[in-house]
Amino acid sequence: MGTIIDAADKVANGNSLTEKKVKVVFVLGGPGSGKGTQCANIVEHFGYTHLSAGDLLRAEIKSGSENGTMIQNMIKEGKIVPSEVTIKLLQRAMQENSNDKFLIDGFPRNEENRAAFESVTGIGPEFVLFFDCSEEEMERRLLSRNQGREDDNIDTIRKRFKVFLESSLPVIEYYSLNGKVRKIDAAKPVGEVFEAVKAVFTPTESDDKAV
Ligand SMILES: Nc1ncnc2c1ncn2[C@@H]1O[C@H](COP(=O)(O)OP(=O)(O)O)[C@@H](O)[C@H]1O
Ligand SMILES: Nc1ccn([C@@H]2O[C@H](COP(=O)(O)OP(=O)(O)O)[C@@H](O)[C@H]2O)c(=O)n1
Ligand SMILES: [Mg+2]
Repeated sequence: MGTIIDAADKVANGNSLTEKKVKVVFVLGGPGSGKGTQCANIVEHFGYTHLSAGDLLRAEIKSGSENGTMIQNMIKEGKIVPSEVTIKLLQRAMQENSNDKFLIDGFPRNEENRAAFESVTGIGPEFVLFFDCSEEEMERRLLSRNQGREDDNIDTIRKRFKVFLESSLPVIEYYSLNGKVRKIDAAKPVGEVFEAVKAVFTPTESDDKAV
């Protein structure tokens, strides 16, 4: 890694990935809140590249990587994989893509994820999209997701909800204190949720004046 360039670039821009300036939006919310579904809509309308931390970890298992078994066991238990592993996958995906706007879905999921990403990449989010949904509704959705995921069973779902409350919500609270959180009512039908999402991504007149 070009650490000198990295460090100088971080100091100069405060928001960069090696020599490339990138814009990042974190997409957070409980399991089944609709992050992946809405990210697909955002990609189509606003030209972002979607990076799902969970999808990257599942691809890593499939690729037969040396970390595969560890990742698979952690996902089955609903636990959060060490940041080092997930950040490497996210960094590689951003470096390999020529786009400069990324939706990072399902990351950061705990304080360790958040702090490590900021210190390793020097990137802070433009804002954080938070999909707010009741556990009852998320459970219903996960049990009928039908993607053959090993973690979409009631035992693992309960563990994931506990991890979300204990480890992920504090990250959302952290960004909330910094005025970065855009909270969306995610219990509504997909189209209505996307209307609220669109409003967040559409620049307003006051934004234009601020520039
Ligand atoms: N607003 C919604 N209303 C009803 N079902 C939804 C909604 N958004 C997503 N779903 C469905 O719920 C399941 C979980 O959605 P997904 O986008 O995978 O959530 P996440 O990535 O947050 O776990 C999927 O089967 C999806 O089709
Ligand atoms: N930052 C992350 C994201 C996901 N994961 C793991 O991957 C699992 C599935 O994440 P996901 O984002 O695909 O799940 P959903 O919230 O989309 O249902 C999590 O329960 C964790 O075990 C992780 O360890 N660290
Ligand atoms: Mg998802």
